[in-house]
Amino acid sequence: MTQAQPSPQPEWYKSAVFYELSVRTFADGNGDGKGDFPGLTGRLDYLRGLGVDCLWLLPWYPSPLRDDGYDVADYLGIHPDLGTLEDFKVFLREAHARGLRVIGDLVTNHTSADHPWFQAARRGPTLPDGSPNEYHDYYVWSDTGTEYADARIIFTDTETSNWTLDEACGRYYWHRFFSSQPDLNFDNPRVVEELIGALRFWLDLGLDGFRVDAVPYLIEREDTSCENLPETHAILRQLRRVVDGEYPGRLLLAEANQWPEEVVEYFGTETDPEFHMCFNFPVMPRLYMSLKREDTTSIREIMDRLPAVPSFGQWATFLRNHDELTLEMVTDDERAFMYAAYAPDHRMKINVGIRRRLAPLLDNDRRRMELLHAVLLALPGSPILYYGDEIGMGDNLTLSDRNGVRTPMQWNAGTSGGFSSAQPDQCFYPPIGDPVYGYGRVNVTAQEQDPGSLLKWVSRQLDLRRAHPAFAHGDLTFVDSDNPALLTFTRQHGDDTLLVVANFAASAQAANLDLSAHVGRVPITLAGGSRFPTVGEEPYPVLMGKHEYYWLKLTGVR
Ligand SMILES: OC[C@H]1O[C@H](O[C@H]2O[C@H](CO)[C@@H](O)[C@H](O)[C@H]2O)[C@H](O)[C@@H](O)[C@@H]1O
Ligand SMILES: [Ca+2]
Repeated sequence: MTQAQPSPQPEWYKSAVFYELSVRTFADGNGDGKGDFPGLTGRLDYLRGLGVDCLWLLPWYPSPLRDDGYDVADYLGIHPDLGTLEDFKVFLREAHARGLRVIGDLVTNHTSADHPWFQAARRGPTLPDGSPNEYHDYYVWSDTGTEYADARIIFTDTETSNWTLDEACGRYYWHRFFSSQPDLNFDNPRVVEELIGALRFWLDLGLDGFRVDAVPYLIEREDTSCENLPETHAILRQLRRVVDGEYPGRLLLAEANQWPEEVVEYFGTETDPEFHMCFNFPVMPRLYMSLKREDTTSIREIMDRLPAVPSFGQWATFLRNHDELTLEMVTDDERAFMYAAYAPDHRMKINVGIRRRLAPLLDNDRRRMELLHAVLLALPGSPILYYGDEIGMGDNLTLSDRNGVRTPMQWNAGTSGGFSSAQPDQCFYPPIGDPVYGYGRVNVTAQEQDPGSLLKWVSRQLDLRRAHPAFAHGDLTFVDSDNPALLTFTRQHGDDTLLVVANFAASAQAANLDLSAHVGRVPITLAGGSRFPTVGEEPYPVLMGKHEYYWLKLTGVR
């Protein structure tokens, strides 16, 4: 194998396509029914062939798994089911050898209640010998459990309060998520140092960065929502200074599920930076909403509402991830619409969102899957694909919490879909076996052999995206038209202008586009090179089939 080390460019993340996966459910190397690092290492050629640039691995740390690993019991270890630290090092070396970068998931806000810090903290502020218990102050405690009453509850289906009484300690501890995840006390500088120590540990091993989990919630203050506080930003800037000073070229990606005006603050400023990337949460539900409404106005409005970001900044865009399709960043009316449109079965709802995968959300409709991918890959931001969506995997509503969208990767039609040599009922989650989405029908091997498959289509789109840097770096300009079912925009980078036209309606649509800024230019399809009529002074007429899209290059004089 050629040694294709990742590109040395410091802003590599601006043109990267990311791929999110869980080691536990991707590939099992030792046949125990649980995915592991050796299994993942064995599938790196697939990921390289698909055409992604950076893997984002869900939490791999030792954990009691009460929140799929977001309940960390040791920041410096590997969960024994997933392999050893040596297995991790081999995996990272092999990924880098294939030109793939890897980021981890740093769960900053909280630990597992099983973490030794919390177990020590429960002994109270003072130890039996009268000395202070330094670990007590690693967490946020109260004698009454009444403080910070303005903070919302995030896991609304399971939690009734952000405080839980710890019987051993006789005090209440603060938790923004499950009660099994006590929040760390970021007013304690030792806690900040511990997290920075964890960051250094993995970056010293060569990791390319972190997605940083749940960053808005680090600090609590009375009479506030306890989200996005200035003191929280100050701590995050401290993390960034460590990365820039000691690990230039590594990435910090913020998971801040917030409105545009708040999320943009997580980039920091040119001179006092925070994150290189932030997820664009608000645009995601509007992609789905626009399909059902056959009206793309909300996409344009939310994109127009995104403030400018510092020169180093880049958005992260996505269609689905390991959580529910979150509906926190929509209005109450929009949320009601989304539930009615996409969650007809009550089991599909969880907390403030919908726990379904991409293909079932879109009725397994190939045209809609292509349309949303085509828009995702063309909008500003670095796209993040969720494992299995490239082959159209389904979900399992009988699994609890968000685990229905976390079933094993489907590699072939053999035992347990090629995920494991163990039988399906011995796997961590059972592989999907139903006739529509099951591994007998939906799997990598079958799609690799079919030039018309979704997998092959996704891979070709990634090739096209890579061949046209305007997708990664271009300025966005929406094109006016007389038909809101069409989302039309240009991406301009240097002399290159790309034109994207996407029909969100389930019927053929005609529209006239205002391309007056491009008179004299000839649109040419990126795939196939077909020439369209030259843009003239008059509105540019287009006819679009249902859920059809075009990726075009505007060539010729301006
Ligand atoms: O570690 C706790 C949780 O942190 C992330 O949560 C995010 O997802 C939530 C929905 O599941 C969302 O409501 C919240 O705003 C986010 O911070 C992580 O992605 C979760 O898997 C995890 O449970
Ligand atoms: Ca295993």
